[in-house]
Amino acid sequence: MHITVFGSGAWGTAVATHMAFAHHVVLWGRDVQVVESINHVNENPRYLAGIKLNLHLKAEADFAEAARHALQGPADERLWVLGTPMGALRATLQALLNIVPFEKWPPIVWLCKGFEVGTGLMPHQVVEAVLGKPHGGALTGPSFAAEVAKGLPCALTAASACPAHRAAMVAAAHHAAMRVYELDDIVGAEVGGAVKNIMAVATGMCDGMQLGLNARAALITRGMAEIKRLAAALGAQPETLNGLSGFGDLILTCTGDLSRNRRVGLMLAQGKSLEQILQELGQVAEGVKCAPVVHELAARLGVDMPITAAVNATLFEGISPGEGVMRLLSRGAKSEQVPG
Ligand SMILES: NC(=O)C1=CN([C@@H]2O[C@H](COP(=O)(O)OP(=O)(O)OC[C@H]3O[C@@H](n4cnc5c(N)ncnc54)[C@H](O)[C@@H]3O)[C@@H](O)[C@H]2O)C=CC1
Ligand SMILES: O=C(CO)COP(=O)(O)O
Repeated sequence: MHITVFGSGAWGTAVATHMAFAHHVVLWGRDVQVVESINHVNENPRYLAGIKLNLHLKAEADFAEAARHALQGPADERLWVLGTPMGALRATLQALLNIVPFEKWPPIVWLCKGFEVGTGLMPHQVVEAVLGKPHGGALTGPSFAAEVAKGLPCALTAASACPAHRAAMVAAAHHAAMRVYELDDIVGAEVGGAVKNIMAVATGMCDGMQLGLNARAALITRGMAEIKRLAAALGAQPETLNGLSGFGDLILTCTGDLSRNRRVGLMLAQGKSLEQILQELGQVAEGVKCAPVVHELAARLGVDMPITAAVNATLFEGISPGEGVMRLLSRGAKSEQVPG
């Protein structure tokens, strides 16, 4: 296949280096130093320092030139992978539309996890809003970029309502140490991928405050209940949340110290300000952007999401992590029903 990956952050670079083992891949990055470093020393020092990338991976700073690379392949062997954060999805789609008319587009895959700030839309809804019709799908699931870039095993979900686009994602990514499972429930896959980031912030706070392993297990389990309630309200298939994009990514991100979202929670527990934390992190933590959007969406849909509310209040309403915990513990008793 001929594949262009847009976005040379941690995850775009990791996916590109993996795909380059089986396909002709060009990685577009707006940071010229990163592009030169990938081309000259096979490294992305800004986002994946110390990891040697695939020698066949080519980086490109010219957006239109990079986009055209994928269009050079046979018609049914082309793919665009959108590897920028949620906040850049709409602009990236628009930039592509400005240079290639939609009739000539290959299937697309997006890697971002979140809800759009301002609209509350899921990624596939942003795509539909920009293009006027559904197109492509999400490659999602438990996958720390650094591990994928090193070629360690992982299993992902290729979620799309379109069988041909699911097949394109599998053809692009199912090789070497990566297994890719098809899924037709894009809503379930995207809700799981977005809301687990908020739960990872919560679990980071819990662990940072040394509240114990019991508290962590309770938080993750009740976090899953929240995710399932929101997913059901948005029309997901409940069983999707038991899979890689739900349960799998929730476990990984809540417990793995490679998670930027978990690290946000750990640093909040140390009493650092959000500004200081984001500066230290130097990479995207989608849970921070997503928490107020999901909090508002839950209120609008009448979905009870107390952990999300506590995380949001800790991030943006000036309460301490300890007060957030007290808010959760002081709620009245209720039954343990979990959808699906
Ligand atoms: N890092 C990981 O392990 C994984 C990340 N993801 C998701 O992938 C998405 C991207 O994450 P990362 O690559 O880790 O973030 P990152 O912080 O490592 O890199 C973000 C990249 O996007 C670029 N960017 C930001 N705004 C842009 C814009 N307006 N136009 C063009 N480029 C822009 C930045 O220059 C940078 O290269 C996020 O939604 C994240 O949740 C999903 C799975 C794994
Ligand atoms: O989505 C991820 C793993 O699947 C990455 O999580 P973080 O963004 O918290 O690092």
